[in-house]
Amino acid sequence: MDEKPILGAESREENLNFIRPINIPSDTNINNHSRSFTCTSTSSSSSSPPDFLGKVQAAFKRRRPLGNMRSNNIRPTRVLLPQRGTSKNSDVNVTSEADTDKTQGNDSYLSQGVKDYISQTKKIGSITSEVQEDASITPPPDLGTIMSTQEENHVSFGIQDQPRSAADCMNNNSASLSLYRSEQVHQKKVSFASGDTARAHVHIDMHVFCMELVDRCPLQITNISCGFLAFTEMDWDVSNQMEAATAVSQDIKHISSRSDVQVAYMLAKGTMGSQDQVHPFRNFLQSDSNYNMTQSSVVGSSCPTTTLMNSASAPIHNSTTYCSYPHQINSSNLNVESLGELNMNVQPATERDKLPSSLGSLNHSSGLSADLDQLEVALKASPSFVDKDLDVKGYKCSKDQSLAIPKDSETTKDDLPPDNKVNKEKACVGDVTDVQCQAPLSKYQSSDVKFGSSKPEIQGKVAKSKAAATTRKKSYDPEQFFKVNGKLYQRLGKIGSGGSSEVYKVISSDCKIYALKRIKLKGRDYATAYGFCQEIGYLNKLKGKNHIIQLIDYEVTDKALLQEVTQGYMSNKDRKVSDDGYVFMVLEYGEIDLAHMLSQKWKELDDSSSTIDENWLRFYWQQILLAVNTIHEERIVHSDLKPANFLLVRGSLKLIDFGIAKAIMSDTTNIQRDSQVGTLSYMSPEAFMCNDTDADGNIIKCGRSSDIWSLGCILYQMVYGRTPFSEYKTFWAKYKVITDPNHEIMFEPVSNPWLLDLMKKCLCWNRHERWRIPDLLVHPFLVPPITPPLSICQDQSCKFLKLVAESCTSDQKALSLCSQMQELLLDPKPENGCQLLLHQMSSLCFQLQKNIANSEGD
Ligand SMILES: Nc1ncnc2c1ncn2[C@@H]1O[C@H](COP(=O)(O)OP(=O)(O)OP(=O)(O)O)[C@@H](O)[C@H]1O
Repeated sequence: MDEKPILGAESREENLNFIRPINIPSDTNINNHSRSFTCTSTSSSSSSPPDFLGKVQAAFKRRRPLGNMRSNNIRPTRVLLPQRGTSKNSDVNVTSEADTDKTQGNDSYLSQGVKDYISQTKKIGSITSEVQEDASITPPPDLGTIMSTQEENHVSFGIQDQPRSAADCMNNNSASLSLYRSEQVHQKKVSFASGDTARAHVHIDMHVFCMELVDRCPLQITNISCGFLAFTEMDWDVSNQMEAATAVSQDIKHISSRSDVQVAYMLAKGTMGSQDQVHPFRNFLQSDSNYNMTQSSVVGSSCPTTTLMNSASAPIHNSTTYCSYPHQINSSNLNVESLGELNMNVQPATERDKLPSSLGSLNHSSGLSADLDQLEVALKASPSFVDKDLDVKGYKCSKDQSLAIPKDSETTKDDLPPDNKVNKEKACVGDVTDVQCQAPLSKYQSSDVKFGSSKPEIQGKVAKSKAAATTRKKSYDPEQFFKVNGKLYQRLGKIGSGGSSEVYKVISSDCKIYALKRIKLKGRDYATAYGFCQEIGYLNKLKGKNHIIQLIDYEVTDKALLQEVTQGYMSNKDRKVSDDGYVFMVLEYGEIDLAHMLSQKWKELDDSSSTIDENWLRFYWQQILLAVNTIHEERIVHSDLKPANFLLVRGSLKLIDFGIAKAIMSDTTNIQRDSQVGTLSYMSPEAFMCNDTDADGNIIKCGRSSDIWSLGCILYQMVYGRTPFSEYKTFWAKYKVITDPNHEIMFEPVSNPWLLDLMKKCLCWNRHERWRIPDLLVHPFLVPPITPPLSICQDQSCKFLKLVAESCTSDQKALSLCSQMQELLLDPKPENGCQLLLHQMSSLCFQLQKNIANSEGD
């Protein structure tokens, strides 16, 4: 529907991932979802999450001393966690029933519902039975660790340097979940502390944490919640604890107030699966706040290396899970050249996908949505994931991959604890300066290793790996976020694209929705790039104007170019923009454009076989005129007016896309163009013939009147549902007919003659005859002449008849006619023979006129 400007823009894309209402698909078995985020058991009686949440919340509400519930209530929950010695031989750490029972003594503060829940979970077959043989995967020894590796976009099974209490964590504003498992410091083996009760308790811990979070960070909650909604609605899989926790903490509130199954679904949805986006999102949400996440435990002191459990080249949407593994870094096998082999460990896609999501679930076991079934599946699928002794032999370290300490993160080498430094240095053997070991994922994965990879394959993998490493080195995922002047905007979907630009729907850290236009400048010379940047200038000039889309922020990444744009002149036209040159424009977001509105309107009209509503037409036509009037008053010619460039923002149409707009020099009314520009169907004859000479030898120029022609085409399309030259399909056919002064545009009849007149006033071939906007704004179609009400007409007519009757008092016939006329005026009825009466009256008047003339002559 949307036609592109001939300069190469493409039409609006329909792939926008609008935030969807959170509907539970009809075919969705909520119980299944529930299963995924409760400690599912074969027992059907387990509490559904909303139930459970309600109970937990109720429990905590009841137990919570006013003002300060945390210190009393959080701590007991921690002891419920599997206690593991920090001994070196703690390979297997399974929470025993005895442990569980012991801990239950501390459950006194829990409601019966929670206890029920816990007891139900006991019945669940422990997945650890499969795990115990080798070792067990430790759920994040310190969830703070997991969260604090935010710049990595990974969930790291790191180990916290310093045990931290919940209070410490909170006081540090780390908001981390390091209230868990601080006792696991120095844990060397990857072990999975499990036991269903433990899991259940971890759930409970999570809720407590959530409540804690709500209490401690009340100001953050709105944002976090909003962000989380965005998360879930964007199909984000939130599996990280922090996000889950914060979101859950808020959503617990929602649940309590709304008892809304959808919320539960949202939570389930939001807390399953991929974790990659989570870290950046936390940063993102907090980027504008003072709520700084402490980057405390990127790598634990005793666990200098973060071992990549998943391929670095895994798709962004897959979680990449790190597992702290101290001794691996000491492997002498650091072989940068064999980087390609890193990816030999990549699991087959399905398995790879399973693993992270399971790990997500694993982490969720500490959160609301532990998906133990999923975990179990994953563990089965990747048995060696739980290898107690992940063999690093044969696995190589990437030169480019960081030691889970992104360069541009706030954590510098100097910030690291001494152990970290040491270990990092250890890692930097030879010319390897920034090393991350990739550990074998699993035996399963190992079996997939193709040792005979060809060189191109390896190179490809190296490139991918490098790209992934680059991504990780940024503190945000560039696939998911845009950074404009240091502010992060999370991508929600693509709205449209042009020849060189792409427009995305984004959400800012303060949860506002914007459109972000990204213009790629790579490879362009400065002259062209400068042209692109001019749109910024126009939008700046039009700031605060009602009918113009507002520019919120912008960034030109090529600073030399920006300087030239700012200065307003170009010193070096031939210079090429740097490779990563972009223009970012953060714009007010428009809900729908006029093109889409029109197509919807016409669909409705076609369905109902009615005609366009004139008032609808008037309203939007006036808005269009006001928008264009604004720029014309600012001496700007848009040159690409078309329905797609008018966006509906909070009920008003606003003009966008000043990409080819031109300023009118102060000494002229026209603009100078190097080439034809615009979108064919809306281009004026002079735009087609721009810079040609006319019959008088004058150079044909464009000006405001060219925009008026375009407006005429838009109005025509609003009235008839198609543009005036739509039947001419090719460029040349259009060119021929539009530039022909003798071509007559077809106007089908319309009920309001003023409407016809209006279209003709805009579509005059001769640009000098076209009306200007101030005139169009008062055209009778928009401002219809006022006809006096019938009563006034009747009054006047009666007075007139009285005068006539007085003039012919001696003529009985005339007097009778006057009285009949008066009756007709007061009660007009066609069956009263009004035609005949009118005729007789007209004759009488004629006769009276003659008499008057005669008497005057006498
Ligand atoms: N602020 C915005 N809010 C919502 N959507 C927008 C916004 N800006 C642009 N778009 C959408 O993106 C599309 C392309 O944007 P824009 O017109 O600015 O880019 P372009 O590259 O000049 O494309 P073209 O010239 O083909 O229209 C628009 O048609 C519109 O649908």
